[in-house]
Amino acid sequence: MSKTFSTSDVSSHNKPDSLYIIVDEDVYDVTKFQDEHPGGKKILQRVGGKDASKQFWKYHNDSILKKYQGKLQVGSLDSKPKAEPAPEPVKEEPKAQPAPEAGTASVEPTAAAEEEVEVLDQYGDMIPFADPSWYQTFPSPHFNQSHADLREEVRDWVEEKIMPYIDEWEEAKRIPEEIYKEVGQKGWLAGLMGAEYPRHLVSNTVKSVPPEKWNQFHELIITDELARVGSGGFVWNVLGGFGIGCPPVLKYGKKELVDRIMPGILNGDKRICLAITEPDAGSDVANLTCEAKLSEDGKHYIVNGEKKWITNGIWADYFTTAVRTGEGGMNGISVLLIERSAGGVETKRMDCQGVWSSGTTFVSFDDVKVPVENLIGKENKGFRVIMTNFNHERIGIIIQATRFSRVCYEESVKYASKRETFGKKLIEHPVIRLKLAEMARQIEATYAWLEQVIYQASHMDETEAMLKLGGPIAGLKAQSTRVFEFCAREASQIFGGISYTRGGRGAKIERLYRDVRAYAIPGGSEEIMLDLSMRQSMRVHKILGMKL
Ligand code: HEM
Repeated sequence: MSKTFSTSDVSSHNKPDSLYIIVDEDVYDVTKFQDEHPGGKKILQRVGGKDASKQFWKYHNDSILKKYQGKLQVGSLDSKPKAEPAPEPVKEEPKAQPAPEAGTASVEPTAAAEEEVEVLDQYGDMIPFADPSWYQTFPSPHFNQSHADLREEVRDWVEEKIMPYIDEWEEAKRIPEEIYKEVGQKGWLAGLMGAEYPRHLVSNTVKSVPPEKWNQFHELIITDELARVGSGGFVWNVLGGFGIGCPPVLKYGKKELVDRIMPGILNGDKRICLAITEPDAGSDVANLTCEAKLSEDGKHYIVNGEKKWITNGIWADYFTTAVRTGEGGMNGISVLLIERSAGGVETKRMDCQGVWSSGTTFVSFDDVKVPVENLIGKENKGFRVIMTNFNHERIGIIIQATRFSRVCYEESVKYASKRETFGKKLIEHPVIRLKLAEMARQIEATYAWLEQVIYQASHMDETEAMLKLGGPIAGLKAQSTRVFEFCAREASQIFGGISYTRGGRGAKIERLYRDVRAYAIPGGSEEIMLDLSMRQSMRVHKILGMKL
């Protein structure tokens, strides 16, 4: 692979029986590949022996190059600069600061401000608004070097292990099992509990952040960076069932149960999901009918009923399940941890519009025997367990939807900066810049509200957060999914036909467009969220002394 070629060496490989091309000063042997090239062999033969960088970047993204590099690259051009050995560390020169535009006020930061805020090195592609501003040298009170290190840890893994394969996995409607295991082994799953890092329950902790430094902004980074893949199916496959099914068990389960099952789940060996929604009870949780009756000897609950749209259900070993143990309405609901190994649990994959690789499932329980020790929280007090869990679940949805909006925006900026129409790059048309600006302003406003809510949640106990943040988080959930829907639509208009077909350059946009409803409906539909945001906030502010 390390062979060096001159351009005239390469130019002699210009026939179908020996076909080389150059992309970014690297040389690729596409002789065997030409027959399987999805864009056809003729197009490759036309650039045989030549520099095809411009044509390559017109039709592909960098994950394609990464995926095929190992297989097809045979060397590099002699003109390509050799990789330099790592330079000796040098004393940091102060960074050049952009000068203010004429006519704007420039305020020097005070000494106190300098002390409080750690400005981190720039990171990522530096496209404005395509990453949160703290990635791009803007100060933030919430993030420090440990967050930057975690960001790099997750992003490197995503770029190498996920991005190049995601289109195939989505079409196959599953993610290889070892990917989920890896997320557990890296200690990331254990960091997603909306609580202190459960060090005592895991064998490995996160490489870049010691457990005692863990906070909810680290949790934000894991979900945000995984969502850069641009696939709700992927994020839900690795975090979906776990992120909502596990916290109730950890927070309200009996110690023996937690000690027995939690290490296997957090280390990625076993899977768990949350089973609340039923064919007849979606957002209206208080009316669920799946029934659990105590056995005569008082040692077991016998569970019968159905659950629908259960993320990860087909692969789950454990089901954190809402059941009816008492009277109708919210005061007769309990939560049970149901183990598949008990028997009587049947799971069937459901075909859905979006999030294909997440394993949306129809679950039936037929006389399943559940030990009373598996009761999560108190009998008939499950509604509270479910409600406290909702804040955490919704924050997860908001993080994902907001990053998906950024992905739509980022892909659009990149595409619009390359594609030419009517003699100009797309981005040079004001009508396209207007679309990008509309996306960016909504993304940034949503992310700022998200940071605020995460900060507040991490400074309140669970009951205070349930009461005071229930309203704002519901409103923000609706905000984030509406922005996502808007960005998916606008990106699709910018990409045109190539985001209407599956695969290729528009793959992320086509997929995310299909995933929108999976964010706008579950976890509380937009309509219920907006109504709740007002009802709950009015109730809380009445207690806080609201004057009308
Ligand atoms: C290392 C060399 C190349 C590799 C590994 C490669 C790989 C691929 C792959 C995997 C696709 C499927 C679409 C996707 O998943 O994004 C594709 C599509 C395509 N490729 Fe290539 N390609 C190479 C070089 C080229 C070159 C040099 C050209 C143009 C001269 C080209 C033109 C196309 C076209 C037109 C499509 C169809 C795009 C669409 O459907 O929108 N490819 N290629």
